[in-house]
Amino acid sequence: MFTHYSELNFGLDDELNMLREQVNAFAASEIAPRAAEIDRNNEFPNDLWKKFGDMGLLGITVSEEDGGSGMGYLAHCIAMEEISRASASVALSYGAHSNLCVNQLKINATAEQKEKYLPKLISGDYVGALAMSEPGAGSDVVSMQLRAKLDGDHYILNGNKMWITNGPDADVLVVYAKTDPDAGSKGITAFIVEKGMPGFTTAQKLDKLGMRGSNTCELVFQDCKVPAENVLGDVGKGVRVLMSGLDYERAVLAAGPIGIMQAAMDVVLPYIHERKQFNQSIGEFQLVQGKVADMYTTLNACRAYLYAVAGACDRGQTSRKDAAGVILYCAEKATQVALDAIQLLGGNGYINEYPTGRLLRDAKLYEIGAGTSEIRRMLIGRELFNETK
Ligand SMILES: CC(C)(COP(=O)(O)OP(=O)(O)OC[C@H]1O[C@@H](n2cnc3c(N)ncnc32)[C@H](O)[C@@H]1OP(=O)(O)O)[C@@H](O)C(=O)NCCC(=O)NCCSC(=O)C1=CCCCC1
Repeated sequence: MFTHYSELNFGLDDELNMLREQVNAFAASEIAPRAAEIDRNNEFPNDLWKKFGDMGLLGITVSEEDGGSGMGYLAHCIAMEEISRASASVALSYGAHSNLCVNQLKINATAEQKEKYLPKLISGDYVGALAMSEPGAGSDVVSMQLRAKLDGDHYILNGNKMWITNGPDADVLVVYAKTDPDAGSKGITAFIVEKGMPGFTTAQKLDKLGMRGSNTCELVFQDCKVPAENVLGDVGKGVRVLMSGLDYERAVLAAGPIGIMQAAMDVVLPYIHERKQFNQSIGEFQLVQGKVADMYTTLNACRAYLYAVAGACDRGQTSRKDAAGVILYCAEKATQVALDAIQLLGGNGYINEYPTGRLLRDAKLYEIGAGTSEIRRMLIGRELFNETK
C-alpha cells in the first residue's frame, strides 16, 4: 500500500475513498513493482486489461444499465491518478481505453452499438483506442485527410492515423474521417472500426522517449470497408463528437500528471531521510525542505483544480477552458516536479536505477498529447476573450 502524505480528502465521499484505497492497493502490489521493467521492455502488460475489467475500472463512467460501474468522471480521475502513481504509461493506456474509446461510445453510440461493443470493452476482453491525429494533422485536427466514401452499405476508408495510443493492440477504435472533404469541419464523421476489418492494418510500433509501457503506432487504411451502421453519431457531425470528447479527455487525462507528481513525492520523501551529507539527513537542510514543500503544495493545488473540473463533468457542466486549463496546469507542474525530484536525488536522480528519469520522460507527454500546452492556452484565452466581449 502506498503512503498517503496528506490528511486532506478534498470532500470525497466514502465510495470514492474506497475506490481510491482499492486501486491504490492493486497498483502498489501489481503495477509499481513492474514499472521499471515495463518501461525498459517498451511494452504494455496485457494481463492488466482483464484485471482492470474485473475491478470495474474500464467502464467506470458507463451506467450500470449499460454494463458499467456508473461511478462517473471524478471516480475515473481517482482511478487514473492511482494507476499513474504506479506507472504513468499503464495509466495512459488505461485512459485511452476507458475514456477516449469507452466513454466516447457511452456518449455517442446507439443502443445497438453499445450492446455490440461495450460488454467486451468493459470486461477487458477487447482493447479500445481512439484515432484522431494524422501525420499532417496534429493541432490542426480539423484538417485531417483520412477519407471515408460511401459505397452501398459500406464506407471505404483511405489514409493514415498517427501516434495512436493502444493502436497496436486495439480491437475497437473510434476513428474520425472526412466524409465530405469540401465541407471543412462539417465534413467530419466518426466511425467504429474493428481490428480485422478488410484494409485496416497497423504499422510499426513507435519508439517513444517516455510512456514506453503504452503502445503507440500508425494506422493504415487501404480501401478499408466499414459498415455504414458503424457510423458513430451523425454523418458530418463528427466534429461535435471530437470536440466534446476532447473536453472529457483533457479532464480525465489530467489525473495522469497528478499520479506522476505523487510518485515523485514517493521517491523523494524517503530519500531525504536516508541520504546523509555533512553528517545529517539532507532533509534537515532548509533548501531541501523548501523544494519538498513546493512539490507538495503544487500537487495539492493540481488535485483541487482537477476534482473541481471532474465534479463539474459529473454534474453535466463541462467547461472547455477548464478542461484545457486543468491539463495545461497539471502537465507543466508534473514536468517541474519530476525535475525537482531529479535535483533532490542529485547523482542518483540522474541514473536509471532510480525512477526519476522515467517520471520526467513520462510527464513530458502530457504537455503534448491531448492538445499541446500552446493549443490549451489558445483555447482558454480565446474563450475568456469571447466571453467578455
Ligand atoms: C481547438 C482546435 C485547435 C481547433 O481550433 P479551430 O480554431 O480550428 O477550431 P474551432 O473554430 O474551435 O472549431 C472548428 C469547427 O468545429 C466546430 N465546433 C467546435 N466545437 C464544437 C462542438 N462541441 N460541437 C459542434 N461543433 C463544434 C466549430 O464551430 C468550428 O466550426 P466551423 O468551422 O466554424 O463551421 C482543435 O483542433 C484542437 O483542440 N486541436 C488539438 C487537437 C488535439 O487535442 N489532439 C489531441 C489528439 S492526441 C490525444 O488525444 C492523446 C494523446 C496521447 C494520449 C492519449 C490521447
